[in-house]
Amino acid sequence: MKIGVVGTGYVGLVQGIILAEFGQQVICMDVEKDKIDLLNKGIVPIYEPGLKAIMDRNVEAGRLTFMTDMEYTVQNCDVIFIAVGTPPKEDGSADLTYVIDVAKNIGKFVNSYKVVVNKSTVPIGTGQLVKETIQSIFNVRNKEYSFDIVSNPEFLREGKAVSDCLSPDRVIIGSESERAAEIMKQVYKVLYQNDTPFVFTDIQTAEMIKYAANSFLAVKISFINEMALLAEKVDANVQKIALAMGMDERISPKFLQAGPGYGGSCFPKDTNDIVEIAKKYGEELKVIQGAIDANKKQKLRMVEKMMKSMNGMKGKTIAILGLSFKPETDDCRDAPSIDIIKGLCDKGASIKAYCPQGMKEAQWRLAEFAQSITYCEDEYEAIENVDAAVFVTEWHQFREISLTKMKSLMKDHYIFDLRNLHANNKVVRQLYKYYPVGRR
Ligand SMILES: NC(=O)C1=CN([C@@H]2O[C@H](COP(=O)(O)OP(=O)(O)OC[C@H]3O[C@@H](n4cnc5c(N)ncnc54)[C@H](O)[C@@H]3O)[C@@H](O)[C@H]2O)C=CC1
Ligand SMILES: O=C(O)[C@H]1O[C@H](OP(=O)(O)OP(=O)(O)OC[C@H]2O[C@@H](n3ccc(=O)[nH]c3=O)[C@H](O)[C@@H]2O)[C@H](O)[C@@H](O)[C@@H]1O
Repeated sequence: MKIGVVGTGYVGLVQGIILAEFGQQVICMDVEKDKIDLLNKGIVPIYEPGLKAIMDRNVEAGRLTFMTDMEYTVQNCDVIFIAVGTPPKEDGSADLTYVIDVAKNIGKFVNSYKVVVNKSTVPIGTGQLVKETIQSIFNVRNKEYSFDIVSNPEFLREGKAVSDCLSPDRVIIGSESERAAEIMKQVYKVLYQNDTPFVFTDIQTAEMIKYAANSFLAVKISFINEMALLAEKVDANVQKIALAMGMDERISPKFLQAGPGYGGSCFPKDTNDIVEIAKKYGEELKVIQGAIDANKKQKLRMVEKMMKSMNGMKGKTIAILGLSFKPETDDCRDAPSIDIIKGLCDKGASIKAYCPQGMKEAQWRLAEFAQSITYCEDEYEAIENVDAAVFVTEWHQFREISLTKMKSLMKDHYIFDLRNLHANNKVVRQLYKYYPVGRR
């Protein structure tokens, strides 16, 4: 079976490579020529641990190719995955322009039966919209081909995308057609034949599962962040609270780490989008809206806390350690670091920033503040002569930082540890004016 994956971003590229690793013939297609050129030179355009080695061996084995040719991809593949971006519009709803473009191209080039699989996160009803779009192009072409639509949402986490795709918690297949569902079992044969749970359902339910899962995780994070807020006021310890809560199997300890608020390309986008979807049906999703509001406040609260503890920001220099929205990725989409830096600059601070992978992307996202930000080679250069150091992302190397060396390099000695990396270290409290999240 030949599989085409349209869109080679964080999702399409990883899925395409892993499907090749599962033994399928895969074409990864993208409109961005620069990206495809890099891939054809053996360069992975994103930072995702473990991906390159798997890519190399599948290219070598002749199972994986990269191209910009949509016509070739459609005509030579039996199954076509749509894995393009669905970024948020101004009103918070998902922009389906790229998905519809791909659907139009599929309609334009189809020459035999195809299974069109939607992997992008899309509003409920998009499967139907993709079907109608392809059909409308057939009408223009005055041709008719049979095809089926499948919704197969993706649950990978950036930074852990390889292992998440190699052994997912579950695979969701939403389809109206037995034939397409059988083909999807072949696509994921390796997973279907091991113990991976498969959920077969209709297209709308599959589409909604993705939003429900992401929203639930976002709610969990906002919940613990509110507990952190209260814990600070009553002098309790949010980490112990999360630990003890998580011992109840019904709650689980996962996604109970208090921090600067959730970021990334999906939780903020998908929570806003599901709220907008519900509004179209006259419904208000109060729990999810609450999580969104709490998350916005959480990011602002970080800046307020620094302002209050340091008596304002005018003339102060702050080291920001970690720019990507989480460790092990270069992705800075909706990263808390961006809002925090903007907030600090607005209050008059100068920034020294360092991130193991997120520097390049953060620089263009923060272009309007370029004059107030110095980008540094490493964490020690970033903290030299600063008034405060802020741990924004929990990169492993920041856990290992020498606190004594830090002390000698900094001008004043505030640490805002937004990930509680050093919260259990007694030395940090002796050496610094130390502010963790959700505990004294
Ligand atoms: N990033 C993540 O961790 C996850 C993302 N998702 C969802 O997957 C989808 C893709 O997300 P990412 O991979 O992060 O996006 P991305 O922005 O990294 O990649 C999208 C790719 O699609 C390409 N593209 C756009 N229009 C195209 C067209 N007409 N033909 C061919 N290629 C085209 C772009 O050039 C880009 O390379 C989104 O709906 C997202 O919500 C789902 C699970 C995880
Ligand atoms: O739809 C998506 O794109 C993906 O979104 C998330 O994955 P991702 O955004 O890569 O990263 P997460 O590890 O979920 O973290 C998201 C944000 O929540 C924050 N977070 C996470 C966990 C936690 O306990 N506390 C917390 O603040 C992280 O710092 C980060 O800003 C989901 O975990 C994936 O299942 C999903 O496929």
